[in-house]
Amino acid sequence: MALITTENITKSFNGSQTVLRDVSLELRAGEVLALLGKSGSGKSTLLRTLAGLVEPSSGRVTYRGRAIHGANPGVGMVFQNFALLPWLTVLENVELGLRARGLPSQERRRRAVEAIDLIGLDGFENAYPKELSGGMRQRVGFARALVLEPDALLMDEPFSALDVLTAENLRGELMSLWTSARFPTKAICLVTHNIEEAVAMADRIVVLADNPGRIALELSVPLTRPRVRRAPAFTTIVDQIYAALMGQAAGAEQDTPLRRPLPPATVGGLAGLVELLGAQGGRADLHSLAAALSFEVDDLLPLVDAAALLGLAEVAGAELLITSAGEDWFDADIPTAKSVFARLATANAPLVRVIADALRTSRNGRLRDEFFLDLLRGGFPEHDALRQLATAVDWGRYGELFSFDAVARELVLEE
Ligand SMILES: Nc1ncnc2c1ncn2[C@@H]1O[C@H](COP(=O)(O)OP(=O)(O)OP(=O)(O)O)[C@@H](O)[C@H]1O
Repeated sequence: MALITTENITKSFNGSQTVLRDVSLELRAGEVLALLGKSGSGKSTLLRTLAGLVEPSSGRVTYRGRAIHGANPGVGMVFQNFALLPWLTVLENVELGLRARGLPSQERRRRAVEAIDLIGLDGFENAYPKELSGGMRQRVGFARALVLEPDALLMDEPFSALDVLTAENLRGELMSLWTSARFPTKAICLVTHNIEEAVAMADRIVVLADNPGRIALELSVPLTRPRVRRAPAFTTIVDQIYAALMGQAAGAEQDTPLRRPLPPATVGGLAGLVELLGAQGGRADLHSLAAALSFEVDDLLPLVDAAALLGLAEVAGAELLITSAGEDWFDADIPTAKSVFARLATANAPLVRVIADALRTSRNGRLRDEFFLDLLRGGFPEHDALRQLATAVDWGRYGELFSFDAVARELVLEE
């Protein structure tokens, strides 16, 4: 049974950039659903839409078949940064949601103590958040959501602020509670950028593509619990998702700075990646590459996307292969490497090409950064526009195509 649905929802903030386009999704009773995607693909926005905290620009959201306007009464939320009130004790933090529902104080206390026990915080009722470790704080976050006994538990990167061991421990405990009869909610929806976390926890994974956020892939995870990360069936699913996420980069068709944004990778990061690939004989499994670097997928993807966009490497399934251009760059002396990079960036990175062309046709080979930022603001929010320009300047400067005069705030053509 569908508990919460979104029907063809689209969302743009302030009428500008489209963050979600035509997303239809169901959260069903009995399932753990993971929303997976790169940073900025709209995962949090989609989750907040399910919670009724964000109103879609078009389309509708229903809870048990009824359209919702405003906060969804059937959900409890857990946030990445715990979102606890520091001046309240654990017990008071957990009771807070019940207070809003107008429950009598004895009933509030009974239910809060029960939720605190369930999540393993027994004995910490009177502690303040600052006295607790990160893992314990997030347990309070869980207790505060579960005490409401909501139909659905919505979690926005709940483990990503915790260290690796604490996160793994809490994930394991949450999943064993979920499979026990004691768990008070009927469904879980988890936002994550961590592929292994999604495969470890979810029954169904929806992968979002970015620019604008839309559903790129949906797959079910037919593995029994508890799940073993090293099992071949587990890694096969992880690899499948890696390949799908990488495929998105290769699929970008239109060649303009707004349609084909530059992945936020520095030349230094690219050189590191290509060097590592070279050292591994020119090909590497993305899954083990991420593991070898102790990277999360979010950290690795911009580098891989940038290497693929520039033509330094190719993604084939879940593998990254160095191209002959990548080898030329890697093997060359510095001046040759710079000119190889300049050629690749001009051919394959639309923003770099547009800047170089504009500077060539300008009166004195100089143009104010505001000129390019204005163009970029037509397609990106401020932060992303700045990041696009910074990436282009980094690439253009290394390739000796143009530089940036920070005093005059002008881009300057290199001769
Ligand atoms: N309230 C808002 N006002 C304007 N833009 C917003 C707002 N909330 C989100 N955005 C924009 O929407 C896009 C998607 O953001 P969202 O947080 O949903 O993505 P995400 O996939 O969860 O990313 P991350 O993993 O980095 O949190 C981003 O470009 C972000 O800048």
